[in-house]
Amino acid sequence: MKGRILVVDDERDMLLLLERIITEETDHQVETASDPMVALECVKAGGFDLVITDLKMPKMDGIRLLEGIKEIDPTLSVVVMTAFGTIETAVEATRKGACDYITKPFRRERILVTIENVISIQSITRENRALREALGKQNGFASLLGVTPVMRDIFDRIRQVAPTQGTVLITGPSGTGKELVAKAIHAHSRQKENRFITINCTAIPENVLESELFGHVKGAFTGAWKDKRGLVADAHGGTLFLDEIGDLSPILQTKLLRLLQEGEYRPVGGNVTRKADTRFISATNRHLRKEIARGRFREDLFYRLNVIHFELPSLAQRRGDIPLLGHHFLKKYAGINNKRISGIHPSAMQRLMALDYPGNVRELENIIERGVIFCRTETLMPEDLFLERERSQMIGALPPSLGQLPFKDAKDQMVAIFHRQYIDQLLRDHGGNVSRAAQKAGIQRQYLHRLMKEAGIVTDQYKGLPDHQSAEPEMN
Ligand SMILES: Nc1ncnc2c1ncn2[C@@H]1O[C@H](COP(=O)(O)OP(=O)(O)OP(=O)(O)O)[C@@H](O)[C@H]1O
Repeated sequence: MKGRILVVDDERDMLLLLERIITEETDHQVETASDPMVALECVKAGGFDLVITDLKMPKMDGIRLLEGIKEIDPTLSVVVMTAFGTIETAVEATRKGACDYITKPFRRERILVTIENVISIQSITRENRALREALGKQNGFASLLGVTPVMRDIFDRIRQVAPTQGTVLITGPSGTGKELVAKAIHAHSRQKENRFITINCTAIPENVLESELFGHVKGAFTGAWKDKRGLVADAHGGTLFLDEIGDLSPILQTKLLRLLQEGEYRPVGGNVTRKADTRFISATNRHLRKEIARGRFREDLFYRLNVIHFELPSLAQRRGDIPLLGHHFLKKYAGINNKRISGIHPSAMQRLMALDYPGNVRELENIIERGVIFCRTETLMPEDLFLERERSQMIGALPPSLGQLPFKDAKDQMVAIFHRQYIDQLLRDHGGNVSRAAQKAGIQRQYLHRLMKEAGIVTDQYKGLPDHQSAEPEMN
């Protein structure tokens, strides 16, 4: 980013030297002032991204100038220069809002690195402010947020599609907000007063899923003591959201196809056909065309489901949403944990902007939640984020801030950390093979999937790692 810098020093040689360094080595624009009063006038006129000022000047010392600048524009970054041996004054300046200090004589590289850091942080901070303002103007999509063009396009399409009865298929990687989009469609639909019912096709075993969906009659199977309404009946007049549709078994795919084609279904064990009046929205992180090619998903069902298609991009493809989402989660978890944290430090934001996020928005949310828990100041700092994979640092040592929580909350936090670390190690050891990992851990595959989802872990993170236990192909 190209910035505009104001250099203030009563020594002309220093002004000339800094002006030359900045013009020769960077793309930034530079202006100089040898008089602090003139400098204040320049700041009032606006348009600067950074002020570099000496601390010792005859007409007004740098601290006073700094205070004056902050009164005019509290968001403007100021770097102070100080002679060797007067570090205390520099420290006082940082307390008063200077973002960095440089001791004279300085090395060319030192000043250049400082300038680049400050200007890029300044640009992120400004962007955040703009995003927060945009957030204030958000448009009835409750907690579904985004300001990038691709998300704006999704909001527009939700508004178009919601009032119709069209069946919707939402695809995209795990944690990108597919369920939130489904809820937003329902919330803007004509049937919004009626129920929105979610059914997770992976979490429920096949034999149970059928009766969950369609209901059953008394005596249909052992344990069916009385008639039971299914979720299709519960969602009458509303929306039925079929999550993880790509995992639906072949038998249920056929039954669901009938429901979509005929608008009819039959409860398990029953011989009376019922009419369905439900809007169907389904979602999957699988590539359904590939599943069709592999013979695992019915093509005719795919076309029935895919009347209106939403493809959600990964978070890495819309990094511009990270500041907005980061602040949203900060507010949410500061509230839940009863903490006063007002912002994310620009350097922490810079780190967040640079991550890959295989677990997408869910992963960002987890990072911020953890950060809020460990944060001990009013600003979320880079070290609160535990980005260097928290594993090694956390085992053995109880994070100090846990001691401030009630026992149950502290225990829940530790359990969540344990889950994340355990699953991470388990999947690492099995090259991301969920079936094998679950077998090794002695838990159900579905349960492992659920734990992974809660921890924001996706198998893609482990693709390419060797499965130490077996050479068999992935089964999940
Ligand atoms: N655009 C967004 N704005 C705000 N929060 C979001 C957004 N996208 C996702 N989230 C949050 O991220 C988490 C995951 O979202 P969601 O469950 O909708 O993703 P998903 O794509 O359905 O995931 P999966 O495929 O694993 O079921 C939720 O806590 C959700 O609130």
